[in-house]
Amino acid sequence: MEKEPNEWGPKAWAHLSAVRAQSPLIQCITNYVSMDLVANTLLSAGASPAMLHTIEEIPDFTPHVRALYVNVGTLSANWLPSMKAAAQLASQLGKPWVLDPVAAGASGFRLNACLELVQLKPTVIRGNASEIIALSRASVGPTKGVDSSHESMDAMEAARCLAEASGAIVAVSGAVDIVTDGRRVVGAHNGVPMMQKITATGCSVTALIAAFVAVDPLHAFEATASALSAYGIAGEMGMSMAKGPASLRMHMIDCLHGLDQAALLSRTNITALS
Ligand SMILES: Nc1ncnc2c1ncn2[C@@H]1O[C@H](COP(=O)(O)OP(=O)(O)OP(=O)(O)O)[C@@H](O)[C@H]1O
Ligand SMILES: Cc1ncsc1CCO
Ligand SMILES: [Mg+2]
Repeated sequence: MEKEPNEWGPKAWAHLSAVRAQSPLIQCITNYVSMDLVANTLLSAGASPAMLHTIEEIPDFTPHVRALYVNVGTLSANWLPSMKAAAQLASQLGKPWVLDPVAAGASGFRLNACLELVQLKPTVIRGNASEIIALSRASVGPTKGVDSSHESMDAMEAARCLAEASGAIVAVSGAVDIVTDGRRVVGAHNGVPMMQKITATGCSVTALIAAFVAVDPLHAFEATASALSAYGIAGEMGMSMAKGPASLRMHMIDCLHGLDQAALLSRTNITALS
């Protein structure tokens, strides 16, 4: 798609600069697979991650965070109460919180957990296409586990419906990252396909969304699109040095850390889809 100069590059730069300047504390209740990449992604962007998930600590700790990130990737019955308690407290305190509904359609337990979390008013929900379709239809279905069996564009209507029904900003990752508030829909066109070959890149971009929303909670739609673009650009720049997924993982962290204004202004590619 032809890239037009627009206001998105400066917006993305303003968000990344604010994260670097403020270093917002982000509480992450995330899956075992993703913990390392999520923490390193947040640190390389300038945010301050803390992987605290025990229910006993939530009343003391969650009130001090700038945003909460909840990811159900390795969900078990004893983690769900922590996720719900932290989400409920964040909502009560007016703090942004972001949900990653990993493999939402894989089982009834997982789907119900995600639906209960959605009831607690996440600011943003980011999933791959299959996850957003399962959540929007509230149905368990044939799924490839944590990977998507749909293209992001197939989930545009599901995303819009979920955003309308939940009041959250909904983002669908893929070749085109879709962001909607139920009315506006934009597509972020950065990134490279090899990002799918590194586990937890999706989890990490959701965490980055939490950091961007933390510094601009009143503009969660813009913060979400900006985070997806910045991460995609880090992937593009990293790809020029990578030999495969393992080195891309390393170069992406370096490129996010070094991302400058010129690169964001020239590469950010967000277009209206509605
Ligand atoms: N075909 C593609 N082209 C460009 N970028 C892509 C493509 N597919 C995914 N991405 C990017 O890769 C990142 C991860 O997206 P993906 O849809 O794979 O998440 P996910 O399935 O939730 O991953 P995980 O569960 O492993 O964390 C996003 O930043 C997305 O923009
Ligand atoms: C592979 C995997 N399994 C559960 S969570 C996770 C990380 C990517 O979502
Ligand atoms: Mg995922």
